[in-house]
Amino acid sequence: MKTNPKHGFKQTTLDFGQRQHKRPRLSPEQEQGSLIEDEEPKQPGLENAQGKLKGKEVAEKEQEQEQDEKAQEEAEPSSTGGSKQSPDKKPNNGLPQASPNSLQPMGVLQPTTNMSTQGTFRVTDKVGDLFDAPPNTVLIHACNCIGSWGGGIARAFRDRYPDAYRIYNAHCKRSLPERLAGTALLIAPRPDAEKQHYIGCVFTSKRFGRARDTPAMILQATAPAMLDLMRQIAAEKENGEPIGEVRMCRINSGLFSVPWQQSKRVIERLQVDGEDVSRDVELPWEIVAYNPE
Ligand SMILES: Nc1ncnc2c1ncn2[C@@H]1O[C@H](COP(=O)(O)OP(=O)(O)OC[C@H]2O[C@H](OP(=O)(O)O)[C@H](O)[C@@H]2O)[C@@H](O)[C@H]1O
Repeated sequence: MKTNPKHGFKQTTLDFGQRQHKRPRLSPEQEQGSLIEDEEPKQPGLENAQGKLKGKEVAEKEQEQEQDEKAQEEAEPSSTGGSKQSPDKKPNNGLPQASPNSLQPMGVLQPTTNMSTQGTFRVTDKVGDLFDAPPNTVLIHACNCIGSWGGGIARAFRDRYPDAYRIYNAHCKRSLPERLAGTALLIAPRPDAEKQHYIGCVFTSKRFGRARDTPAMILQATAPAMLDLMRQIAAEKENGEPIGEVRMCRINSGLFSVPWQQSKRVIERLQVDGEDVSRDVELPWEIVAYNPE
């Protein structure tokens, strides 16, 4: 698949198993931890976010925030607590390294704009089966960086899309978990596949099961991973891939044990600044999150 160097996607390819990607850059606000605003509500990023809201919206957001804080306390009594530091661990609790050509989430809430290159994402909850999506839909799910789709919805992905599983597995084997966390992998359907679904893997935890990352780390990785995926989607759309809708399951909310509302809010606070995405490409600003019940 061709790529478009002018937008910094030189290394991007949808060819099975060949994708390499750049690591998203984080803004200074993020590096101070503003992605996990629920944990530290007085951070500048959150104040900015609230500053963009007015009246009733502010009250609603504050109420949501209180609920989330409670949920987070319940789910994560020592969320900032010590996970092991790997030798090549970056500063910032393992956040990905800076890259000059990636989208920068700013932690600022703004209405979605008409410009295709700038705005925030809207996450809409629906009940239904994620796999019933029409052709050319991207189906997003959270992945560990070990190469296992062993449980939960990942197991269903493995059963339905065995070729995609092999690509995901090989991708993990080529890299260290510490490098993959906070990135994404977009896998195109085989031309002869029955369901022409793209699969968006967001690497939100380095490992799985009892060795999975803490909820705080998973949320922290979710932001750059989602942005990386959106950047890849934009690049591939520009290259002519017929990508349509973007749907996801309630990522992180099952085996990864992170309350859905927290992941949802992280995604809705991401902002694309427009510098790295072609103005010719309409990003999928609406993401529909499916839950089976
Ligand atoms: N057909 C369907 N349509 C729509 N939604 C569906 C569905 N079937 C289930 N759901 C929902 O999908 C959400 C996510 O719940 P999950 O537990 O799966 O994922 P997660 O993101 O918390 O965790 C990731 C780790 O789980 C895996 O398993 P292993 O670690 O390999 O064992 C991976 O490999 C990772 O490591 C929950 O809301 C489920 O109700």
